[in-house]
Amino acid sequence: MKVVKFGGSSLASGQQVEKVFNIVVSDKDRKVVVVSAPGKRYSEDIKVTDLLIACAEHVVETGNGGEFFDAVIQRYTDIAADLGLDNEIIEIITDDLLKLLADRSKSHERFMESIKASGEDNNAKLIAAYFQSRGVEAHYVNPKDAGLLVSDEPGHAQVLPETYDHLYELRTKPGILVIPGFFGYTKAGDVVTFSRSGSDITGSILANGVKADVYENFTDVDAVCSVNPGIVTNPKEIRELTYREMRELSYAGFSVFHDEALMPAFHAGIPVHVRNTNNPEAQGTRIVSKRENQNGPVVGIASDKGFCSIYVSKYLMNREIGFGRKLLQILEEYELSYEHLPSGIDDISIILRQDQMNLTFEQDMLKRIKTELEADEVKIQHNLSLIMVVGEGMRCNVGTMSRAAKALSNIGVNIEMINQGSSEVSMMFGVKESDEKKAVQALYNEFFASVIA
Ligand SMILES: Nc1ncnc2c1ncn2[C@@H]1O[C@H](COP(=O)(O)OP(=O)(O)O)[C@@H](O)[C@H]1O
Ligand SMILES: N[C@@H](CC(=O)OP(=O)(O)O)C(=O)O
Repeated sequence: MKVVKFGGSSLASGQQVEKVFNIVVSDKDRKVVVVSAPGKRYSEDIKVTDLLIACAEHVVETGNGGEFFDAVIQRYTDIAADLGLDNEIIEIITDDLLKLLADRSKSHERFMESIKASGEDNNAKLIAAYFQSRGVEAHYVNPKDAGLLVSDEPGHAQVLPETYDHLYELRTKPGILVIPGFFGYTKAGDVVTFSRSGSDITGSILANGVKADVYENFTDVDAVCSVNPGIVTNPKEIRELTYREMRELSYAGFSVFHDEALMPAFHAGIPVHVRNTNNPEAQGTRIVSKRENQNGPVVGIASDKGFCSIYVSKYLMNREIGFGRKLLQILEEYELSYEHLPSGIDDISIILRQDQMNLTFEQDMLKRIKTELEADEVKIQHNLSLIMVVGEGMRCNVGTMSRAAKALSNIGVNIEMINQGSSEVSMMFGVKESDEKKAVQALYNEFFASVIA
């Protein structure tokens, strides 16, 4: 049995949905189909999820969804018309959205969650209706009926362990099951979404639950590339990656697959196959526990902006019991999570996502660190990019770090910080945001120029 997930780009128009239909029916093992909300048809287009967020905010401000409501309904109407569906499905979707927008009985957060989730929910209804119209037995399955339970963390839901046993029951249901991605239900019955792009997570949870042979993740590129194709033209495609490599790369900016989506598939040992809806013949990329081919130490280079670093130094820090705990305690009081913690004998840097910080508490927090920890120096650096050079092969190759550092120094990029994870699967370089692109290009040339030549 296969679980197949189609992203927003694969469902953006009737023409795309038709491709999805052909892919699903071409293999009888494709039983569980997870769908996103309609995505962008062209680069300046707006995803239905973003239209829904704007619509909900408009309702809060003015009492009606205005142009955003119309735009959402128009997207579904266009898709249905392209597919030759009658108006019944559009009436179902319109009624559902109007009902959700009128229900202000719960908190603002709950209201936003239910509107956001409706994008996938209504798309799943539409796609099931289309499959039926083509004479194929297909059923829309709501995550509540499937037993997909999640924690009550709006916008950051985590799956609850009992979910997997519930989902196993889906194996015995007849026909193709079309399930909306991106959200689940709390035990109390409230809708809670995963983080953005979280339909990948739903697909992985379902693959684990039904014990699928493979989780196929259909998107709009032929494969995961060794570097973001937006930074390097025609980068090398990756045929096989380990779960650990993909986790590091997606964490650090490979938006093609959500970084939280690997764990459920990994725990059940289910391979993930990233494929192209627009070119299903392409080989795609397989994500597996162990990979055979070891073409050099590095498999991919990812980068992401929007980080800051808090640098703290104190003479004899290494001898002070509890220093790290007290420092992290202060961060916890400001509800900050950190990404990396490179340290030396007398100093430590804390790398955080900048969007959690706030100018009003930033100075206050730095002062507290200085006085409460009696630090010699505390400073913050904003607008950093992290570049992750990833590959299982690094463990058995000498000199990867020096090659990377030399490639950066050759183009005059200053390395603000370096961190090598203990797993030796990745090396992290912190650079100024303004240097990110050229640094990635230089690293790509260093590690891949000979491979692609
Ligand atoms: N290393 C990479 N390899 C392939 N695609 C990448 C990479 N990094 C970023 N991307 C981008 O990810 C996009 C696919 O992800 P996304 O837009 O979330 O797809 P979907 O609509 O299927 O959910 C690609 O179009 C590509 O621009
Ligand atoms: N529609 C949701 C969830 C999702 O997974 O979308 P996509 O497959 O288009 O990345 C979002 O935009 O966040």
